[in-house]
Amino acid sequence: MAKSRIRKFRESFLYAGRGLRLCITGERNFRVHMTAAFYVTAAAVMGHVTSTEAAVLCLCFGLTMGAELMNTAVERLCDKTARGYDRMVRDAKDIAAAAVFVCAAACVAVGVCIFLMHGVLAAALRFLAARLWLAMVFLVTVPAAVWFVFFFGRKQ
Ligand SMILES: Nc1ncnc2c1ncn2[C@@H]1O[C@H](COP(=O)(O)OP(=O)(O)OP(=O)(O)O)[C@@H](O)[C@H]1O
Repeated sequence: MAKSRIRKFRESFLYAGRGLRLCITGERNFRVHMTAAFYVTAAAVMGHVTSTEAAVLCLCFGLTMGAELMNTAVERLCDKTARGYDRMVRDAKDIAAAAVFVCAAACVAVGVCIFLMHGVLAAALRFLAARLWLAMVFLVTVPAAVWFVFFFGRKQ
């Protein structure tokens, strides 16, 4: 009994992992969020954000990626049920997309507060300017990031 409950608990993580993998390989917008999170995290570390700022950034990443996952789930359900053009499907998809947009806009506002108004971006740029080799490493990651966003995973 206890064993099967533990197994069920473990399985729920496996299913969630599968959903995450589906989005990483099948949804370009999700990979955009992941790439943005990578560069924002790097800038935050180099700009020495406070622990509160780091926590807010983590919330932002979770919010946008969670919204994108929900948006994808809505899209797939709609595509499964719709037979041709359907006004309700259009509305559902547009509203789900709006949810992602609202979350992303809130994250941009948070980014402006932390990186511009609190000077974290300037500190990160100073950090990089003092370590040109690291700046070069970041430049090298840009083509890899572009490939990841546009060409990784299943064809869309
Ligand atoms: N069956 C449908 N009936 C009516 N409108 C639809 C239908 N399918 C899609 N649309 C409209 O087309 C838009 C784009 O839908 P689509 O499924 O291509 O999403 P998408 O561009 O792949 O979204 P995302 O970039 O978030 O993955 C929807 O927001 C909706 O307005």
